[in-house]
Amino acid sequence: MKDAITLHNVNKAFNGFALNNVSFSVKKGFITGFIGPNGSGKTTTIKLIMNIIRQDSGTLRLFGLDNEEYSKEVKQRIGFVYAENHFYEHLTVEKMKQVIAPFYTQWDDGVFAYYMDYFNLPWRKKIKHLSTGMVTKLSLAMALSHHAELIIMDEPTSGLDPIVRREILDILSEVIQDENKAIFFSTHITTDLEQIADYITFLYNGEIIFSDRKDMIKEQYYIVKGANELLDADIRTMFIQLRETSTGFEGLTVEPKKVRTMMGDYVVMESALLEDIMVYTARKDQYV
Ligand SMILES: Nc1ncnc2c1ncn2[C@@H]1O[C@H](COP(=O)(O)OP(=O)(O)OP(=O)(O)O)[C@@H](O)[C@H]1O
Repeated sequence: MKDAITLHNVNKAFNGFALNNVSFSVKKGFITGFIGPNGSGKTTTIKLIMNIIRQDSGTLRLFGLDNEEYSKEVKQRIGFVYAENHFYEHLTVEKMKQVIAPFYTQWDDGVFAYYMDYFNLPWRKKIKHLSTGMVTKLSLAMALSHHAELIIMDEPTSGLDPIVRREILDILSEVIQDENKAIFFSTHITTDLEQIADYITFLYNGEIIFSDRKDMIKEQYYIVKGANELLDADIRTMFIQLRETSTGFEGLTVEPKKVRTMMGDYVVMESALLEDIMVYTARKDQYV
């Protein structure tokens, strides 16, 4: 079983929002980035995976096991990192560890001490006196201390300075060297994913736009820039979305070869950033 997470045609409706036939998988041995604009359903998807809420229909498996039927067993194998503080504020870090450790059969005090040291975290400080970065690091240290095979993180790097963010990304890159582990990581900071993700899952308006290897996406999505005069009706059909200004156009295409054949050296083409893909996809919807 190579998949840590498998969703197949998962649906979940709230009043005014729905996840619609969501299918994707998260592979062992890789970091999968989970992106999408605000309100696209990322947290809802993560809550479904964590069995905090239930899907209306569809199947959701963790390590090949049904997430409802084997809920207890799979929770032992997952390390969950939240953006916000979910610890008891009045406890010290040490006391908090003593509360959490017994929940996990594979808890390892040695590993926890290693990460406390690595992240330079204070054992005796109360949780309420920790900075945002310290709370995130503590949350990650806890997640890594019970030999979790799957690390799930909901916007872990939001609100962190570049130095702490880099520390967290470095640890994730180190953790994923173990090819039995998987990391699934939602974020708005797409530059973090440009650096460390192997796979990208893009959710938009409750639907999966793509879930693929980052290098495949990079080969497929291109930003094209050129003069407005080049745009005629045929050329326009090759773009997902175009932005035209008095100085020229910029557009997103998934047909880079065709664009090159038809427009030759009159245009500049570069592999799209994840942010470009998100922004252009959202813009397209605004204009239809
Ligand atoms: N319990 C709920 N009841 C009703 N609507 C909900 C509930 N939970 C989430 N929603 C709605 O579902 C939609 C998706 O929310 P969700 O938090 O999953 O998005 P997100 O992609 O994580 O957004 P963000 O990037 O802003 O965190 C939103 O419109 C939200 O208001």
